[in-house]
Amino acid sequence: MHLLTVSGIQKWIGGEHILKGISFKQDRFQNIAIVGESGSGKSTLLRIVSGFTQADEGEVLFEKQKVKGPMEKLIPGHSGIAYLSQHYELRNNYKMAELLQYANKLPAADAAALYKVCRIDHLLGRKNDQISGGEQQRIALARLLVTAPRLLLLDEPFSNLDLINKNILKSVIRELSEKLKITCLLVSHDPTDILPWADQIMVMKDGAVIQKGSPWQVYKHPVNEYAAGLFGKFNQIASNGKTMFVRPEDLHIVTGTPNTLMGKVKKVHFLGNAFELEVMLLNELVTIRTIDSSIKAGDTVHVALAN
Ligand SMILES: Nc1ncnc2c1ncn2[C@@H]1O[C@H](COP(=O)(O)OP(=O)(O)OP(=O)(O)O)[C@@H](O)[C@H]1O
Repeated sequence: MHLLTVSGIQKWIGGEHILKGISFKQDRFQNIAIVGESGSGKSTLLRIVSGFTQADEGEVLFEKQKVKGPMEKLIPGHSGIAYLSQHYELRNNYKMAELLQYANKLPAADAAALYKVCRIDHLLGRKNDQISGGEQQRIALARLLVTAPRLLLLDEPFSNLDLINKNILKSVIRELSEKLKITCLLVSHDPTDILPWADQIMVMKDGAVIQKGSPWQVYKHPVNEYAAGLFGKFNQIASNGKTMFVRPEDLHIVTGTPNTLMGKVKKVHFLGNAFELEVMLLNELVTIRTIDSSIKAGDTVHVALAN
């Protein structure tokens, strides 16, 4: 049985067709990530799944039951689904422990375990103005999780976080399914946030899902230039009348083996853990990633396509 079944969702806002027939299914503990450019409809879709926005057509089933929208229900939302928006707010002048206790539906031991998973147990005695932005976000998350949801919808959870808080939140999200048995559906802009995490990625453009697949599929075999660009740099290489999207790390600098092309290195950029080369190859500038620190601008190199 699928945890979530979304069928034929359509949404118009102010005469604009915002969602154009979105359908997908999510199993329990399956990590699904939604990516897409700004304005492609990701947040609207999450809000419809959560029951906070009314779909014009289509249906959301959660644990086989229809998720009702605000026009069908007095108090919007679904008790089994938690939605952490980009714009969460914590009430002022309360200690964090009070905020959490107020929402809590869990036995004390489970709540304590959850505070540990969310890395907030040391913040419980503090007030709003005594915690950082990243900590506030984890409190807001814990406040949703103490209501014992089975599905958590996260809208751009990493967007305003520095690297340290981002890594903490990534660990928290990983532990949600393992330790707390909560399934996550996540919207993000950043490929590095979702490629290692997701079981399935849905790529959205202009209110439609244009590609669904494993992280490997969408990264290595994007359906078009737009999908390729969402996951970082790529080269377009024509081969047998078809356009291939080739990632910089899939072009290799080799020495003297057959089936290689000769190119001239134009620029070398240091990335920290690798170098990115701009190489003129068959009158096209291509990007190649390498760990070889000896290659310099002006060098002639042999390039092969990884199998
Ligand atoms: N309440 C609203 N009133 C008018 N237009 C809206 C409203 N909500 C969304 N839209 C429009 O619907 C489209 C989709 O918005 P949505 O926020 O779902 O996109 P998104 O992919 O989540 O974008 P972002 O990544 O920037 O958050 C946008 O063009 C937006 O301007």
